[in-house]
Amino acid sequence: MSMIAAFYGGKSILITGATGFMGKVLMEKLFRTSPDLKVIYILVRTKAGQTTQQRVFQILNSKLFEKVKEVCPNVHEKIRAIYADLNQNDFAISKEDMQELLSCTNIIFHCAATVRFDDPLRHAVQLNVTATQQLLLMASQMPKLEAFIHISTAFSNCNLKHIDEVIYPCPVEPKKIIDSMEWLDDAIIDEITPKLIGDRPNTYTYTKALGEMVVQQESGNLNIAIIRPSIVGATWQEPFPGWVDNLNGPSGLIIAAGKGFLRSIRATPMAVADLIPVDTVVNLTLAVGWYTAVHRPKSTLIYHCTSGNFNPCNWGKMGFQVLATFEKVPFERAFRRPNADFTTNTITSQYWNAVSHRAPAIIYDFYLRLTGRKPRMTKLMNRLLRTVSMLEYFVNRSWEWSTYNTEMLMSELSPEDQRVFNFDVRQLNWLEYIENYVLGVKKYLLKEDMAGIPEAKQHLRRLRNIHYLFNTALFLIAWRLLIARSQMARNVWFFILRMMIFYLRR
Ligand SMILES: CCCCCCCCCCCCCCCCCCCCCC(=O)SCCNC(=O)CCNC(=O)[C@H](O)C(C)(C)COP(=O)(O)OP(=O)(O)OC[C@H]1O[C@@H](n2cnc3c(N)ncnc32)[C@H](O)[C@@H]1OP(=O)(O)O
Ligand SMILES: NC(=O)C1=CN([C@@H]2O[C@H](COP(=O)(O)OP(=O)(O)OC[C@H]3O[C@@H](n4cnc5c(N)ncnc54)[C@H](OP(=O)(O)O)[C@@H]3O)[C@@H](O)[C@H]2O)C=CC1
Repeated sequence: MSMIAAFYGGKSILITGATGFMGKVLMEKLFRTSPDLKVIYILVRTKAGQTTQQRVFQILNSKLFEKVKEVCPNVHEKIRAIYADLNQNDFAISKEDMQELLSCTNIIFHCAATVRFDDPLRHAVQLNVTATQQLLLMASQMPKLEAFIHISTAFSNCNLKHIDEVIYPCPVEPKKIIDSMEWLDDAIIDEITPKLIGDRPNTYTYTKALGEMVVQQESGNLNIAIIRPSIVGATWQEPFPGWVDNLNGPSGLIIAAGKGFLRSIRATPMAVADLIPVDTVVNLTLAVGWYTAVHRPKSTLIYHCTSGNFNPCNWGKMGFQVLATFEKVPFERAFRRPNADFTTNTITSQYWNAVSHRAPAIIYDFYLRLTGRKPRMTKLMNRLLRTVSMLEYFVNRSWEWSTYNTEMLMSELSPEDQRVFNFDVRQLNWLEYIENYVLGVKKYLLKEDMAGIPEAKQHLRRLRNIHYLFNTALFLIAWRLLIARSQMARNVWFFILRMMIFYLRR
């Protein structure tokens, strides 16, 4: 019997960010392994014209929850969606709902965040810092609370090369930052943002670091733990391999490369690709929830959920396997044949951006205009290049994260728990994982049918022929121009022709 699964039985659990990538997998696993849990409260806002109930309905009816419905048929009754907006005071939660949350909650998993790299500082602070502070205040009023688990990121201190399981202070206190956001206007905030974030690459990593400081400062008597995952990718094993539902991290770039838009990226092939499957993060999170509540460590423990020091894979190997998988399972209606490459040099990278990205987009837009359609490729390409430039920081560096706490926790688990809540990435086979990841992107993100693979392959063959034809035409034009101007070029040309005729006659 799994001790962790048994621990969550009968519990009332509060999850923020349950509609997000990680939140959904966390809910799924909880319901599947502890179907006898009492209730999961989720804080949900309305979005894209959908009510909170409609959003929950959509999640429960997705492929991800198919197994849950077999194990826990009354899952609908066990989810309590509470309308909340983490940008508002008291999260805009009604009095009755707040009362219920305060009096019943046993465990909190705080996953909500803005993960956009380019969010204005004010918004990133509101969600990643102020909302965390408010949630801690709520937690301090919960008499039955056993553990508060905060999800941070392994990159909150990406300005360092070696990162320990400790909270590193930021030069300006989070309280001062929160206060200043109240009276500074947007223009001034934009001006001081680069100075505040210092040697971090974006507002996301900076505000996640501030969020950790808030957790440390406001922890009071709470029983808290922080989890720092690295780059979270598709599921490894559970509930099935390859599930992914958003474009963050590598997923968007896999699509861009598979559709032939992305042909080159400035990345260091030997740098460690510290990817971690989302189900591994969720297993560790649930194990940490159990450990924190049952063993009540004296201080706030931080757990690095990373792969690099256990089972490293580099970007070169990952890129190679992604491309190899495109050969077997190509994406439909590709713009060009997938053939992406890594370059480490900024000048080469700019050259490829001009030749392999911008030029084909301009040519295609010209063709669209000629055929009376609206040009769109240049805009799309500019967006893609902007995204790539934001991710470049993370694919040109390697970090070392110490993992004493994570290893300690692994050794505390019973063999059954080590199996059910497996977070040992030493067992991960990267080649198999990446292949399933690409397949998952095709199935769950692009919603492409496997039956369309022969047609996709046929389309790629057509693209290859067009490519050869285009190159041959280009070569002939260039050569013709050269021949017209140089006697030497003419001599070489006739020599080659004579040789060809000679060999053909033999
Ligand atoms: C041999 C070569 C082989 C090559 C093979 C190639 C593949 C193999 C290896 C590749 C190396 C991987 C490196 C990963 C490193 C990750 C490091 C993460 C580290 C930190 C981890 C964390 O701790 S935290 C989670 C990460 N946090 C994000 O990762 C958010 C990023 N993101 C944004 O910060 C915003 O997204 C940003 C970008 C501002 C745009 O902002 P924006 O306003 O221009 O665009 P929007 O987001 O509004 O989206 C507008 C339209 O772009 C679509 N789209 C959005 N993202 C997209 C995306 N990534 N790729 C494509 N398309 C995307 C979207 O679907 C919309 O499409 P539509 O318009 O049709 O609806
Ligand atoms: N994905 C990754 O690679 C990594 C993620 N992390 C951390 O993991 C956690 C989860 O990330 P992930 O699931 O990928 O992120 P997602 O962007 O998929 O999910 C974010 C969640 O936060 C919710 N949220 C955002 N703003 C509000 C708001 N104002 N009110 C209520 N809810 C809100 C979103 O709700 P809605 O659906 O309404 O938008 C969504 O449920 C985050 O803390 C992130 O920092 C750490 C390392 C890597």
